[in-house]
Amino acid sequence: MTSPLYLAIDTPHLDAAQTLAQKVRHHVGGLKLGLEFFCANGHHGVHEMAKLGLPIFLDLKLHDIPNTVAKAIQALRPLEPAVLTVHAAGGRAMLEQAKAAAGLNTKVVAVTVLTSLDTPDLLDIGVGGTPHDQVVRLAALANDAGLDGIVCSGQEVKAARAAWPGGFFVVPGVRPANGKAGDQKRVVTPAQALSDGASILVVGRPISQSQDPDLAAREIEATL
Ligand SMILES: O=c1ccn([C@@H]2O[C@H](COP(=O)(O)O)[C@@H](O)[C@H]2O)c(=O)[nH]1
Repeated sequence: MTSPLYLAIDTPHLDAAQTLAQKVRHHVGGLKLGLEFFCANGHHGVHEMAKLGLPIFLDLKLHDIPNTVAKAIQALRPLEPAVLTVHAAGGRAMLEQAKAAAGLNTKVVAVTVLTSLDTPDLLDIGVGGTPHDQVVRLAALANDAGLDGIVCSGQEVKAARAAWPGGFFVVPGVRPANGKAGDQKRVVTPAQALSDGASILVVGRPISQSQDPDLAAREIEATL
């Protein structure tokens, strides 16, 4: 069975990204390439990482007017990512056009509330209520707009899955028990996120910053 664990590769260095991915490739189901990697390495870097034979998740969190996002996604189509992110806060028209612009084999998922934010952070940006309320609201919008799923924390995935049983739920901000949260504010363990309905789990630093990334990935895999 394919592992639900996706490794977040957050480095601007292609050689470091390749070395890390090589070490853990048998214990992860895919590679998530983020802004840091993409800004430094572009399409060439993605092609190089795809040579490892794992699905590529392009986490660019696109957020702009509908036309600009659609054109950006058209420009990304040759990369054939398995998963691509946009921000749900871009609104219905942007989400609809994002999905329409993507290739048929690309799941377009909407970031709801970043896992680094809590209730006071939301208030700072003019959003009243809890992250849970906002995730449920934006998940309904993403579903309505025809997206494949959402990105949310493990604290909301159960409610989101209940409201959208066929959705694809990406859960970052997962930490092994006693793992360092770092800048993540809404964390759960990988096993909890999976049993609550996550489709895939995104893990970065607990693996990439470990002395032995392969062992760290295997230990997480063993808890699932
Ligand atoms: O809400 C979100 C959306 C995306 N991310 C990304 O996931 C990884 C998490 O890395 P860790 O080192 O395991 O914290 C990172 O690439 C983020 O950009 C997220 O954390 N939260």
